[in-house]
Amino acid sequence: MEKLQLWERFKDRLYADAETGLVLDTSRMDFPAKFSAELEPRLQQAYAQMAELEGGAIANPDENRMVGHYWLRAPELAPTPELSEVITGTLTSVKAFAHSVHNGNIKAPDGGRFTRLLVVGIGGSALGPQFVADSLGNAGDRMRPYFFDNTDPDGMDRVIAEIGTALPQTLVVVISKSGGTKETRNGMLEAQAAFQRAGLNFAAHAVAVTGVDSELDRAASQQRWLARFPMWDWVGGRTSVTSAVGLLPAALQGIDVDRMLEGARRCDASTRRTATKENPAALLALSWFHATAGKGAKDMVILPYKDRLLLFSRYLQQLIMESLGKEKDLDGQVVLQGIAVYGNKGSTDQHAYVQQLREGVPNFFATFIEVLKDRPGTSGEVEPGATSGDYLSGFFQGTRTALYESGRESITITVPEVTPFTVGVLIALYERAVGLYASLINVNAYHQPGVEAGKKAAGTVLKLQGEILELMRSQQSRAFTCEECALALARPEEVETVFLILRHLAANPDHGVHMVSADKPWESRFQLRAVAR
Ligand SMILES: O=P(O)(O)OC[C@H]1O[C@](O)(CO)[C@@H](O)[C@@H]1O
Repeated sequence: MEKLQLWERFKDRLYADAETGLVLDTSRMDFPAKFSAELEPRLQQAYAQMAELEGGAIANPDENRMVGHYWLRAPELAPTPELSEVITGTLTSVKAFAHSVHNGNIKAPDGGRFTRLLVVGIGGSALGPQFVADSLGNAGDRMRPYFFDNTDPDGMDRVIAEIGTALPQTLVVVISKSGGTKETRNGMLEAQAAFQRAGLNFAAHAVAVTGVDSELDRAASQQRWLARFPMWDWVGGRTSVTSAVGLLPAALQGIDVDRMLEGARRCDASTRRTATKENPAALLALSWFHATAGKGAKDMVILPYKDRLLLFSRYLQQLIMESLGKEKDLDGQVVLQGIAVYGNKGSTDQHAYVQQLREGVPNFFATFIEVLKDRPGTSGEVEPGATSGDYLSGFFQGTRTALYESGRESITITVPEVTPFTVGVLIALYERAVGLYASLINVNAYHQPGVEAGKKAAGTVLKLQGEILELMRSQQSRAFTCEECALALARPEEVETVFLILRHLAANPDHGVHMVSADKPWESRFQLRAVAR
């Protein structure tokens, strides 16, 4: 398509909203006009389903739950006054707690201010807080955030080492909606151990964000932690960043959570419109349906040309793939749905995988995120007439053109700058787009059955490890091969898992398992020796 024709399509399709500052350009998505017309009836159905969802319908039928993340920034929409009140009340208590920490009314046990924040969580209980912290963080923040977002001992050691001598001034926020996620439980126990080693009373540094009466909630209450904030079953983990999950860490860091909520609220108003051309989330969903043929035929590459938005793709991986990546649709048909999401930031990624995007397998569509403001204040020139920000914009525009010229489609989202307001807008935009797209492909966007399978499989491995150690303790003089061990446990079919468990045990001192290597790894012998604790 000639440039001037593209310019006409750019103008014809452009979505621009002064209320949210959001501009959405789908001119590089090659769907014909009739495509929108054909999809319109299904989009109208999606709008109707979304209205029911916001009205308190059981929009997550597999778990028999409502879906209420939009109420978090519009409590008046909640289906009962009680829910409105609990939403408003929690926001008030989040802000009050953060204020008390900042002004010293809530102090570290040594009498000093809390200056460090260690968030312990995983999935939606970490990704949202991490994206908000990184996109809006600055050197002068009230508290410096750190994260335990995995059950990796070395990873946690590195964080504790980074916190260093500031551990006495560290507030720990343990986040788990279910209150039972093992990685988060492990992170909490590791943090407790680190505080204990430092002679600190963990409970006097600890706050919980979790479901009322969950395992974590009960532990925090019994151990008399500093505070507990509620999560509710009608807020999913991947859509919880505008609940206390995201708001508490952000408020403690010193981020204006009211502006974040206002951005989300205003975006929600725009994505409630049933005129597709006026609804940016619908335009995204329509573009995704076109690009992926409504069945994930192409991947979604997220390319923000802004360092602050680096973690947005990781956040969107959970929001989009945990919502849309489903085996069955709402009618129980096997559909194997989803859209793969990846990306980091431009122009950096141009020196990594953009080569393949430009010339290689055309199995994706790109989403550029353009931020107009280069930096607070002014920039010096890097050459006559050009600043580094000019280059960043030039690389974005050049990559968009280069991809389109080689038949690769793209969407461009433009915001004025990265602020709490625009972060709220971007989060709300994608939450709604996922919901509308899920309606188009008839899947439940609000449950995650596949993850349970992984959790169960991990439980099986740990149980088998316990049986192996018990066997080795009962025959300490014996050195087992993995096959002998599996046979002795009457689990010959599990020999490979036994091998993987033994190899990991022998690589660490904790259980006293030693390996005598053989040429062939599976012929190595494993024996228990006394553990020097
Ligand atoms: O907040 P929780 O209950 O610890 O769950 C953490 C994450 O694990 C999941 O349940 C499964 O990945 C996510 O949906 C959730 O964000």
